[in-house]
Order: sequence, then C-alpha cells, then structure tokens
Amino acid sequence: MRSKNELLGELQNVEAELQNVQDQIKILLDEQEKLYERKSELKALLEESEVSRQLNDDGPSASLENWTGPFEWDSRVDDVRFNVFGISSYRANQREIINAVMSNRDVLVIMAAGGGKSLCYQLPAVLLDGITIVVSPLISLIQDQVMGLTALGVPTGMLTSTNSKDDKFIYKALEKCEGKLKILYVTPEKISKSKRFMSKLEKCHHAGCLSLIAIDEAHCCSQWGHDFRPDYKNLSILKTQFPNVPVIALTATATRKVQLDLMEMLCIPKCVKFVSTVNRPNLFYMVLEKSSVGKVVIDEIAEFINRSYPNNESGIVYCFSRRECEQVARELQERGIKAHYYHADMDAKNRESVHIGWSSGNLQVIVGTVAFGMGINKPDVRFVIHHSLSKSMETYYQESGRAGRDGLPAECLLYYRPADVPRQSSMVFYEKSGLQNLYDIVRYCQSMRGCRRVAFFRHFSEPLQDCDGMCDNCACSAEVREVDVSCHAKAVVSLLQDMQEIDQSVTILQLADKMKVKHKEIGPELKKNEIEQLIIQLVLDHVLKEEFQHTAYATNAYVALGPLAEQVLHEKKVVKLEISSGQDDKARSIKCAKQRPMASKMGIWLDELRKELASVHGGIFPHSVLSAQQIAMLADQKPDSMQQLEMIIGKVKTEKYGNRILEEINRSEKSEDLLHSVMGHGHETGRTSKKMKISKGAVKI
Ligand SMILES: Nc1ncnc2c1ncn2[C@@H]1O[C@H](COP(=O)(O)OP(=O)(O)OP(=O)(O)O)[C@@H](O)[C@H]1O
Repeated sequence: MRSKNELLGELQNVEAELQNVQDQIKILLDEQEKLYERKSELKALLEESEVSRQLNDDGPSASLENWTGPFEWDSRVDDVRFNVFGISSYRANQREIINAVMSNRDVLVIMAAGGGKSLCYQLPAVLLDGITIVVSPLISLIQDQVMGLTALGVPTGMLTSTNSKDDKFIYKALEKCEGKLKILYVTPEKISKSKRFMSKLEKCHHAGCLSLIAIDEAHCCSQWGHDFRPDYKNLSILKTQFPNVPVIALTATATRKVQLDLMEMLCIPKCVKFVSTVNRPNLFYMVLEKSSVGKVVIDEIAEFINRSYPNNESGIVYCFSRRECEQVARELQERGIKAHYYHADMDAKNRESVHIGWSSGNLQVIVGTVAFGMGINKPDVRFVIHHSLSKSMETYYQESGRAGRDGLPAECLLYYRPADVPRQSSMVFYEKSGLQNLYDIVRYCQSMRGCRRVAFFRHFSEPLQDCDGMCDNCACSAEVREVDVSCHAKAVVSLLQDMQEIDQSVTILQLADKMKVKHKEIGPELKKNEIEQLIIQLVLDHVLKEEFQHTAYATNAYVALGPLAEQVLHEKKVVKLEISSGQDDKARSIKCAKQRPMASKMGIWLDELRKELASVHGGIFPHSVLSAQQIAMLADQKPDSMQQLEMIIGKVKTEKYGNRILEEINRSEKSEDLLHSVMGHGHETGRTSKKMKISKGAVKI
C-alpha cells in the first residue's frame, strides 16, 4: 500500500500534466480558430479571383473602350435628352451607356437606385427606328413608366397579365410597325407564356422593326440575386430568337457572382459592362432601437414624421406583414398622418388608387410590404422607415434606396430589435444563403460604432468612400462601451445545455427571459434588450445557432448550441458586447436631426423652387430647371442679393424660396459643403464643377 504522501505527490503531478494539456488544447483551439478564419478568407479570395477571371475572359470591360465619343449621333442624342426628356446634363455613365447601346452592343448596367437607369434605354429607344421592348417585373412600375413617357410625348404601351382594350392596338402596332409605338413594356410572363405575343414580336423583328430589348431589374434572373423570379429565367429566348438586336440589362445591385450569372442567363457573354458605385451620398442611414411596445414605436415614427416633415413630404414605412401594414397605417392615421397601407392582398384597383394618391401628394405616407419595393418611381421620397428588419443587405439597400432619388437629402431609418430576427429567419431559412444574408443585415443593425456606409461598401465589395457624416454612427455616434460579457455568455450556453439535455426547445425570447432571472448573480447587470442582443450576437458568432421546426400552421425558430459553444463554456473564447452608455436612442435621433437640418431644409426648398419654376415655365421637368451645376454655381459665387441669385439661376421669380436660400447661404459657415450635400450625386456636384463658369447652355430658364 502506497503512503498518503506518495498518492498526494502523484495527484499533484497528474494535475500539473492536466493543466499542461489544457494549456496546449487552448493554444491549439486558438490556432484552429485562426486557421478557420484564414480558410474562409482564402476561399472568398479564390472565389473572387475565379469570378474576375471569368468576367475578364467574357469580354472587354467598359473601361477598355472609349464610349465617351465623339459619335455621329452625339447632337441627336443631346437634342432628345434636352427637348424630349428635359434633362440638362448626364449623370455618371449615362452618356457612355447610351453610346454603347447606339453602337449596337449588348450592355450590362449596374447603377445605384435612382442613378438614372431608365434614360439609358429610353433615350436610344426614342432615337432608334422601330420599337423597343422593355421587360419589367411589376405592373406598378410599368404603369408609372408608361404614364411618365406618355406625358413626355413618347408613344408608349404596355402588355401585362391584365388584358386591356389597348392590347389590340398594341398587337397591330407591333405587326404593322407604323411608328405609332416607340416603347412597349411587358412583364416577363408575356415572354415566357404568351405565344401570341412572341409570334407578333417575331413579325416585328422580321420587318426590321425591333430596335432594342431592355431588361429592367435584371437581378431577378439570378438565383443568387435577392429577388429571383422564375419567369426571368426564360428571357434567354430573346437573344436566341433575335441575336442581332442589342440587349441592355439593368439593375441597381449585383455582386460579381450575380453579374456572371446574368450574362450567362441572358446570353450576352460579350456585353459591355458599366458598374457604378452603390454609394448614395444624399441618404442618411440610421438604426434605432425598437421598443417591445408596439404603440411606442408608432408614437416615435409619428413624432419623427411630424417633426421633420411637417409639409407633407412623401415617405414610405416598410412592415413585415400585411396585417402589420394595415395596423401601422391605421395607427399613423390616428396620429394625424395621411397614411395608407399597400400590399399584395389588395385588389389591383385599390392598389392603384393608393399609389396614385401618394404620387400626387394626397397621401403622405405609404405603409407597405416589400410588394411596394421595386418600381417606385417617385423621385422626391424624403424618408424611408423600416418598422421591421429587412431580409438582407441587398433588400435593405433597394428598399431604403427609394428615398431621395432626386439626389436631394433623404433619411433611411431602421427600427431594430433582436426579437425581429427569428420572425425573419423562419421565413428565409429555406432560401439559398437565406440565413447568411439575414445575419449580414443583423450585424449591420447590432453595430453601434461602425459606419453604415462602409457596411454597404464591404457587402458589395467596393472600395471605401467617405461617409461625410451621413450615417448615425458617423454623425452622432452613441456613447458605447465594449463590455466583456464572457461570463453571461457562458451562463447562456450552460442554461441552454441543461434544457437540451431534457429535450426542451426554447426560442430566443424564452431564453432571454430565463437569463433575465438567472444572470443577476453573474456579473454586471444587463437590461432585457441587452440580453437579447447578446443572444443574437452569440448566434452571429456561431456559439449558438437557430433551428427550425414546422407545425401545420407555421415554422418556429428555436435556438440551440452552435459549433463554438464548447469554447465559451470552457472560457476559451472572450465575448464582448457593445452597450450604449449615454443618451437614449430618441435623444440621439434628435441630436442627429439637429446636425443636419440645414442640408435637409435647403434640399427641400431647392426642390420646391425647382417645382415652382417648372410650373412657371410650362411643364418642364424640375431637374432641368435648376440643375446641379447651377446649384454648384450658387456655392461657388455665394450670391448676396436676390438680383445676383436671379442672374445665376436665370431671370425668374425667386422671391419665395430664393430669400430662404440666400438666408441659408449667409447663415451657414459651411455653405459650400451644405450645397454639395444637397446636390447628391458626387460626379455632378460642385466638387467637379466648382471652377465652371456660367455657360448659356447650362442656364436653361
Ligand atoms: N441626367 C439626369 N439629370 C437629372 N435627373 C435625372 C437624370 N437622369 C435621370 N434623372 C431623374 O432621376 C430620377 C431617377 O431616375 P430613374 O428612375 O431612371 O432611376 P433608376 O436608376 O431606374 O432607379 P431605380 O433602380 O430606383 O428604379 C428620375 O426622376 C429621373 O427623371
């Protein structure tokens, strides 16, 4: 029998060895984590280089060819731009794209929402002999475009699923090709399902009258895109059937992978690509904490609208479900806001009347589901509020991008609370990369310090650009502490482990409730929303994961242990959480609003001035009347009298708004920056045109 001392000695040795092994395991685990990270980085880089190799093999890129001109059609193009569309100058890439189309090339256009894609096919359509077919996914978008073009005097028609008495005229025009129709909008279903339409199109082509095919919202072709539409898949038939007719495909967003997919699906491998930045410098992005009490959220939204937009400036509120849309619209009405809901369950007539009411200014706010996303062609939307989380960065970019398409300042607010995550995840988990896409936007929302714009640039693999203080985190960052919550995380994991052992499923909210009771003994006290935030953080970090169970009526999202749970349990992983320590969200939002009222007000006045001048000068599009260049001249020359202001922008009545503009110019120390920021698109701002002198052509009034 060994003595007690001998046993104690060996025990100490074993404990020391165990400690040694544990230290080595920790080192190896750290190493493993680093290697995993590097592995995914390398995979992403490989994928990227493979995609760019294929893209390079697939034809010349726009930059390799000179599309600026001169071309023999230059003067005719300028004439149509000015006299038909009332547009005084091009925005970035528009001239080049038009030239590529006029040169009979297939073209792929990636241009930010509101960047001016429509002109790129509408202008050539007017100029070319024959008819242009435009494929567009939504009837509301088609109606909008047809209304606008008809007002400009361009003979335009549409064929959609709903038959109309005009259909006969359109079929006849296609067949006879008499010049009574220049642009024909169709839904993708017409191409894939209507034999009658395709046979008329064949005849039109045969007679040499099919001049151009435009595919709008082309990302709908790709399963990798965020809005896949099965009928778009069949559009390859257009290029196979009419190989000599140029195709122009346009979208606001397409990652490299989607671009490649589009080119393949539309059979335009040798197309010229024009990729513009996703940056929308005039949009202010902000994420707000969403209260768990529904009425509080509505109170805040109503207060925001009444405070910031008291003059009936247009806006959109996006909701998660149809029921929620109706409720939010009703509650906003109760608070005196002219709001109405819009969703797919309404009949077409009802939807149209709401849309028209909003476009004409009778309604201030549309409360919509994503059905009210694509195809909103109203340029002066001043705010887009997300009452609920979007399902991806792409959809958020698109939906919020409905704001400020006129280039003037506009605001994009997103109300976020962790409890909205499982609502979305149970809808998207079956989509290709659905959860991954959702978690990207959740990361965007959880961040209290990162620039929102940078998040977009990263997401769309674009070089970073300056935010210019146009997001909440850059303009008025919250006072944020980074708190070590490893012990709370460990408690969450062990709590969940206990529940899993007895086969008990738990949702994120139930887990948060249980933690609320338990965590007080652990360390620094966390508020309920911070515990929820922590649980979501753990899901994003793969410590936990979401799992889904189907019932006859719904899919429920539960939370379970993820691949890195063990590390947290054994204290091998530090978990930190950003916690706001200063003012509450509302105070912050007010502070943010105070920092930029001048730019917003000025933008609105300029817009009103544009409109007033347009009405004085007989229905010319507002943008042509007070162009960005003219605003740049204001910045450059700082007029100090009404007379000077009138000289700069032309001989017009400017008393009402002019005085206010002058006041602002005088009052603001940074008037140039202010004017730059109200001008929106960087390429046509004073930054580039500051040195420009007034030319007669630029002052159109
Ligand atoms: N060169 C220009 N100068 C001034 N305004 C322009 C110019 N080009 C287009 N616009 C105006 O900008 C607004 C947005 O243009 P358009 O509808 O073509 O955007 P888009 O790129 O199709 O956006 P979305 O992807 O959101 O549909 C319209 O009001 C249009 O008249």
